[in-house]
Amino acid sequence: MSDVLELADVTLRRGSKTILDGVGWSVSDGERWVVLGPNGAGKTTVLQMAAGRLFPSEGTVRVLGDRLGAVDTSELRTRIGLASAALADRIPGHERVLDVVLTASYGVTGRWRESYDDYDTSRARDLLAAFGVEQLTDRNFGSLSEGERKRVQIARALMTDPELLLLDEPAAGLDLGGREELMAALGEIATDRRSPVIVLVTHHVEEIPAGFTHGLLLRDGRVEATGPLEEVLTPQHLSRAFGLDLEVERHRGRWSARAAGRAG
Ligand SMILES: Nc1ncnc2c1ncn2[C@@H]1O[C@H](COP(=O)(O)OP(=O)(O)OP(=O)(O)O)[C@@H](O)[C@H]1O
Repeated sequence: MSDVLELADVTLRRGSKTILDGVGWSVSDGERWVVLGPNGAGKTTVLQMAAGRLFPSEGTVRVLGDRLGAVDTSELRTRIGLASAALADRIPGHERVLDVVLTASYGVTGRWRESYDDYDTSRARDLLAAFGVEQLTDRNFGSLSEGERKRVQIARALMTDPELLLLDEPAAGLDLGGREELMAALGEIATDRRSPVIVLVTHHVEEIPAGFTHGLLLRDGRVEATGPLEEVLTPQHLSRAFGLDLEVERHRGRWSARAAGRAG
């Protein structure tokens, strides 16, 4: 059995809609996963389950050894770092960047009366520096660019030294330079053996940082392919998942895909 994440025959229904349909997925220690698929495939839903924030209608989900439904998820969530647009929306615009990172220790998104020691503060500063945004420490979160916010969110997700790091579309909304800088920073984390297990959601194979090892490809709430990246990111699997004929290339650890047989 996998020690980090295990979804066994997971189905999720909302009203008459089946959002996930018989999903099986295992993640083991040391792996770096990308969850890929077209709009509406169920990527964010799977990530929310991995975060212990959504429960299946059928099947079982185990996160860090605990079965959802049989465990206090508030304790479980402290062992998981999550960066997502939904979480970012809950961060008050006037919150100081340093506090955005610090408050992860208490699992809250606005500073109130919690107390932090020097270790917490210096860890938060180090994480901001690791993502190249230490100069923003005293700025308001609401005044940052999209790229700056993304980096602050990932620093926040790492604040509690999580065993599992979940990133929902970290490169969405970034310009080319911002994307490449983020890819480099994530690539460094991914290749560092001390890093937690990472699961990253994206629509684009170009947004898979170097060092990622495995892929879960979803289509219409079902698993199209799962396993080592080179077995999952084949033209056949990607073409089926995205519903068009695709060519796939890998160059110096990074992937790209485009419609097959087109000029350019
Ligand atoms: N509470 C809900 N009730 C009904 N349908 C829902 C609910 N939550 C999600 N869905 C639907 O489930 C499907 C999967 O949603 P999800 O956000 O997981 O997809 P995704 O792969 O992350 O999509 P995107 O790439 O567009 O972000 C979508 O069709 C979405 O509209």
